[in-house]
Amino acid sequence: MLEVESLQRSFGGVRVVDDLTFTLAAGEVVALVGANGAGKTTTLRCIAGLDECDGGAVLWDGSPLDERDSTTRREVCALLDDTAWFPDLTVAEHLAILAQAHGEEARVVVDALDALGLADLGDRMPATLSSGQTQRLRLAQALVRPWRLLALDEPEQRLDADGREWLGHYLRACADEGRAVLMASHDHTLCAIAGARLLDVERAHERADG
Ligand SMILES: Nc1ncnc2c1ncn2[C@@H]1O[C@H](COP(=O)(O)OP(=O)(O)OP(=O)(O)O)[C@@H](O)[C@H]1O
Repeated sequence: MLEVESLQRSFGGVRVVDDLTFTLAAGEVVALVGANGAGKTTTLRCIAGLDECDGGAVLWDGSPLDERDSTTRREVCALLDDTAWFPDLTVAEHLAILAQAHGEEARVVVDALDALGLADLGDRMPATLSSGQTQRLRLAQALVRPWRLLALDEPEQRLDADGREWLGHYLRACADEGRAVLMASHDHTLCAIAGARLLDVERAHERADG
């Protein structure tokens, strides 16, 4: 499904992603782990096409992943950066637009709000949400649109314990349906609940060197 081959990315001459190679198959959750600054976010951004890699390749179903391709945009859902919300659209309206753009029925919005504990907040403006509620809204985007690969950067951030537990089970259930999840995470409990295969981005390079 996803093949990452010898991915490299440097900033100012410092290589932060160093010959990273791994694959992600349908049914898998892979968690990129490692210390602060190890290169997890950079790796995700290069894979999602939000950042240019200096070398290597990212293949999606055997072809170079092109985030501009309409099929790829439908199949790959990357929730990496802090999302910018429209100031005059409600929580529910944001999700409805996304669902509509992907040809989904309106009821997926109600279901997503329910699942994320946001059912009473659909009429609120995103700017009025707490940080954890905002993170729940960010994650709700994955529930209202199709995807085969979901990329998440530390999705545990700002979630309470119930939210992290829900997320772990949700990711596991998605993988069990044959989808794939790639996330950066510092949360071992989340990784365990999601049944994630851990990939230490620094040691992956050491292993590759033998
Ligand atoms: N745009 C940039 N310009 C310069 N350096 C950058 C840039 N983006 C990231 N870096 C550097 O690259 C290194 C890897 O950063 P990255 O955000 O990928 O780490 P991370 O593993 O996700 O860390 P954390 O666990 O703290 O989120 C860091 O040293 C960071 O300062």
